[in-house]
Amino acid sequence: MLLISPESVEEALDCVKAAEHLDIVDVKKPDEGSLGANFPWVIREIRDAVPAEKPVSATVGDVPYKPGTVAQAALGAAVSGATYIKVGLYGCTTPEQAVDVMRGVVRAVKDYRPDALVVASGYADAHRIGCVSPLALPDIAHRSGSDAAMLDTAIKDGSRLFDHVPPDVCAEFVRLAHEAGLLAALAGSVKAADLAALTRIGTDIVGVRGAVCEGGDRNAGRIQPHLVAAFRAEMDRHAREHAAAVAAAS
Ligand SMILES: O=C[C@H](O)COP(=O)(O)O
Repeated sequence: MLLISPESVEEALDCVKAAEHLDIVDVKKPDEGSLGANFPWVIREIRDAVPAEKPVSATVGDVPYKPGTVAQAALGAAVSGATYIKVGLYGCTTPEQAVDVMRGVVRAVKDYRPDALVVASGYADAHRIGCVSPLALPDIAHRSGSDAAMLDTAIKDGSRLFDHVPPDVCAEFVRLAHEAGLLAALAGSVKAADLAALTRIGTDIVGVRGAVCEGGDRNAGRIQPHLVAAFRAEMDRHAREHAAAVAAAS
């Protein structure tokens, strides 16, 4: 699945123009961090603008180790219409802290909306910010009752997912997530050139912003529908080639 992250209602409308090429519209506020949370009314407006069959995701923020605060924020995202609730475990330094936070989120969200999906997100560049390590995420997601484990990059300085977590380690991340019955989501300045590896390792959700913005610039550029379409075409091409290679080998 392709997840695209607009930062405003205007950009979400650009996503709507490319709706056939994407699977999830992910609301965030990049100027508040990699998984910065947007206002409830922005989530609501985007939910209203996006075709009903396309799920809307919302990030709850690069959160501190404050389980009550985060659970309440997650409920806010769900009440605002998001059905994928993403939490960036920025302030959690141990898996136990992360499980604590995610358990609160799972309860808050699922008591309100049992079919919503909760995404526990860590950071590929965790070593730069001192939070839980990437390969701990599948177990954190599993133990907390979350639905998906995700990695993004915390510091958007041009370094990419594979600069911090090479493809073979991402493959292990996906394997651990699948073994636990979770979706595996990967992001972090992902470019079309990364899609072959992401497809090969069985990534369920690829999250992008910069790659589909004007000039590849996630901050100054705006999401371009034709870039979303082109990115999707590349994803589909790799999926076809991978399926053919698997069939040929069996
Ligand atoms: O969830 C996906 C992120 O928005 C990825 O953004 P990025 O591709 O600019 O790193």
